Amino acid sequence: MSDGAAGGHNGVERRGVMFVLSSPSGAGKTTLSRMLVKEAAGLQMSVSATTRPMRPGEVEGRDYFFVDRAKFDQMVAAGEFLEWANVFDNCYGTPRAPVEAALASGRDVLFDIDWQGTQQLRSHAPNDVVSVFVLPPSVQALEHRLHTRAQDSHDVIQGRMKKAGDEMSHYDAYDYIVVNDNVGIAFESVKAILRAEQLKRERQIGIDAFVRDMRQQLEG
Ligand SMILES: Nc1nc2c(ncn2[C@@H]2O[C@H](COP(=O)(O)OP(=O)(O)O)[C@@H](O)[C@H]2O)c(=O)[nH]1
Ligand SMILES: Nc1ncnc2c1ncn2[C@@H]1O[C@H](COP(=O)(O)OP(=O)(O)O)[C@@H](O)[C@H]1O
Repeated sequence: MSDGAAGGHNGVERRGVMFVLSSPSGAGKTTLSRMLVKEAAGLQMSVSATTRPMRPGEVEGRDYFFVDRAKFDQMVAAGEFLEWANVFDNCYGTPRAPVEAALASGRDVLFDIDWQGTQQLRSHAPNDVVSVFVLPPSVQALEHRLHTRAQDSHDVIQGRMKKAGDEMSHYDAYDYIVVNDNVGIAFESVKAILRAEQLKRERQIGIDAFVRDMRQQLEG
């Protein structure tokens, strides 16, 4: 989707998008994020650090960097996080260095973070953050998905269901809302949002020079 490592569109230099997907647990943001990273060239996933235990099937460094609380606190103290928050009694944080490197080289970055993290990112970089809130089609579907994912115990799932309402109440701070009923349709929607945001005039920082050059050719 993004056209090359420089993040350009038809050769026009572009400013990277900080693309945030949030949702109540089980609504499908991990699924949509993976699909997006596979398809959108030049989009890099931000891998968070967390103190929560690893789930079956998760991979260190791909899904999260799994750290203990002492290490997490040390990273906070050293200013290594762009943002961090406490979610479901565990700490989650976005490592700063990979995000800054990706944006500096014209790549887009995808964040799977909660509403607190989204707020913090937006306050640091209001012009670069584009946020999408993913909703389940119903409470029944949400519960069913948490069970079929089969990665959490019954108690953990009940806890996540209880907190889903709170998480959902923050939908109104997001730029876009996608209801994830049919996953293919939801994916098309998320992809369309990213593409449109990449093409925003103010993100195409090379567009002035591009047009100036053509005008000179036309006039000369
Ligand atoms: N603020 C913040 N939230 C995060 C970060 N990483 C993950 N989260 C959020 O923490 C919540 C719990 O994530 P997780 O334990 O993986 O469960 P999931 O929601 O079922 O995928 C989700 O809302 C994530 O979006 C982070 O680095 N910062
Ligand atoms: N549109 C959908 N229809 C049915 N199942 C889905 C859909 N989207 C995701 N799922 C499934 O629901 C479960 C939770 O999705 P996941 O992406 O892990 O959610 P989240 O990251 O928001 O917690 C997974 O088993 C996933 O395969």
